[in-house]
Amino acid sequence: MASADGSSPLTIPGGTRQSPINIQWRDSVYDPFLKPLKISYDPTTCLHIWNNGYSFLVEFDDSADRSIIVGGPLENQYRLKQFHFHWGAINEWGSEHTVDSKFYPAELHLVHWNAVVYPTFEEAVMEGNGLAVIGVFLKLGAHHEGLQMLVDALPAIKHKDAVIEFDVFDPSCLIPSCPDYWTYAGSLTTPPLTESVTWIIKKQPIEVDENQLEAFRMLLFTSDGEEEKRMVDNFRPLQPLMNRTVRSSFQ
Ligand SMILES: NS(=O)(=O)c1ccc2o/c(=N\O)[nH]c2c1
Ligand SMILES: [Zn+2]
Repeated sequence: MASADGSSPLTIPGGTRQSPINIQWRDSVYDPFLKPLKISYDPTTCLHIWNNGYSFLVEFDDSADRSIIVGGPLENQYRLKQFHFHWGAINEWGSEHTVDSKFYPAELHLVHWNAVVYPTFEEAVMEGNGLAVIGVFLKLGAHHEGLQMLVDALPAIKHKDAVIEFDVFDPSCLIPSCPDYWTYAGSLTTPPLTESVTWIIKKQPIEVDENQLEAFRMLLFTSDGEEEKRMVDNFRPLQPLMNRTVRSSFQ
């Protein structure tokens, strides 16, 4: 649906740092001052897994600095709040970011907020340095043991607003061992689309198998009792790079 000026409602009027973007490898600039990203998650901060009608997310207790990231391009430490995924109806597409215009079948987002500077996540969402999201590409390949724990929970949250308790989970198992990443200043990729995200996109994908991707695709956008709509293609279209440089932590 386009508005009078032909823009789609999913563009922020006046937006200059929207996400996702295509990462053109050869245009990224190596920054030797980028530090390694330090990730310290406490698996017992895991609370529940739920279907929010757009994706499925695993939420964490972010009332203290127990699951945090620090370093990389970040000035402060950021607290883990939730992680979720974006995926396609088929393996040819599904990720939000692309690398040299290549889509991956899915993309993981680990969402953190700057609790050093802002009192709540809601306030951090509105600020340029409020959020830090780690993006991890999923590619078709070997079975992923750590992901299987999430996949086993999906039938119980098939419908929008379904939630189940999820006691212990360490999301570090979903992050590739290779330290290399790209980073750029961007936005949320779903409403409110605010330009508050320092994106940290891992260069190395994780491998998952076909059954695991199919499990994502059996989730529903719709609530129990409504006409079923499969939860697929929940990724935002690519946004213009405009006046931004993507930096790499590697040469
Ligand atoms: N998809 S995304 O950019 O990682 C992302 C992360 C956290 C978010 O919170 C949101 N509303 O409160 N949208 C949203 C998108
Ligand atoms: Zn996301």
